[in-house]
Amino acid sequence: MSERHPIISITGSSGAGTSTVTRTFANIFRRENVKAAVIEGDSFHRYDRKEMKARQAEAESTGNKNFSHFGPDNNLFGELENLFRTYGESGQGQSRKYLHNDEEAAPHQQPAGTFTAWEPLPADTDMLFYEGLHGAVVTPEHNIARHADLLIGVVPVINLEWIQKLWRDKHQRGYSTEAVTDTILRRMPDYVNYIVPQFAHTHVNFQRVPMVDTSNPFISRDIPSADESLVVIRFAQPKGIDFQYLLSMIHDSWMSRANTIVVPGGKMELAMQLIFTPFIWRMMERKKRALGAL
Ligand SMILES: Nc1ncnc2c1ncn2[C@@H]1O[C@H](COP(=O)(O)OP(=O)(O)OP(=O)(O)O)[C@@H](O)[C@H]1O
Ligand SMILES: O=C(CO)[C@H](O)[C@H](O)COP(=O)(O)O
Repeated sequence: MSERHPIISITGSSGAGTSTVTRTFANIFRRENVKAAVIEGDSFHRYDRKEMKARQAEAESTGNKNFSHFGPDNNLFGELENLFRTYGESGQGQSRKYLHNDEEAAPHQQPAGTFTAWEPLPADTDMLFYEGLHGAVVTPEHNIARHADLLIGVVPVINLEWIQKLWRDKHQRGYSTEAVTDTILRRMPDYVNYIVPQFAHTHVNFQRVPMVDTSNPFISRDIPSADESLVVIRFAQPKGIDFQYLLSMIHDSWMSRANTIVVPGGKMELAMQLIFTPFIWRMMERKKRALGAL
């Protein structure tokens, strides 16, 4: 936690929609004139695609069928925690990119499935913005969650998460249904042990719930649309949240619990703007005060 160098961390499983939520935040940052250093969580995987495949084959040959991108062995939790810590202290740190496909890789003249070199973050950023798998991880060795000022979980119900992952991996990353299904199965223990527990540390969770039948995600052709879904937004600490304002601004929203508001799927971006813009104002005010500029 840092008044001078705040950190926002968006965490969610593969296909949950963290990259999509990042686009909403990019709009808020542009409107509010905030310069954020954006970190893609996949850049903290330990191995590139080739080495990951080789190690997975080796693990399988010794009976380990759950070698995955979700757990501590194949990610650099120490380096990620270190980035959050050093950014909070000094506004500095190192980042890189994981190039998922040819389109992402082309500008870097590298093959897909590789990392770019580590580079210092841009100078003079207002805040760090992380989106990825592990933004609120707490293990006996590492506590990434404690460094973030605002932790947001993006968690569609699991059938929808799988439909989104299948759609994205097939259409944008060139994988077959069978390959994505194998990955989902292989990751399940790490999903339960390292992805899910994070949503008890997050300050706000966004859970998209489809209103159409998604009982077999593996044969689903399309992602349920905004009109076909609702979003459950749960605040860990509802004190200070102006629910009356949110209810009046978001048409057809309602409270399902004292700390939970439900909004139509198409209003998710609006809800994020209304909820997080004041957070960002407060972060910027605290930052200016801490730097002696107010
Ligand atoms: N609110 C939404 N409504 C409809 N489709 C969505 C929504 N959020 C995400 N999707 C779709 O789900 C797929 C996965 O989303 P996205 O790429 O944002 O996931 P991600 O969490 O960033 O995954 P990864 O971490 O693996 O990159 C995309 O095809 C995206 O368009
Ligand atoms: O978990 C993921 C994203 O959050 C991806 O599956 C991971 O980044 C690896 O991608 P690939 O297997 O296509 O190299």
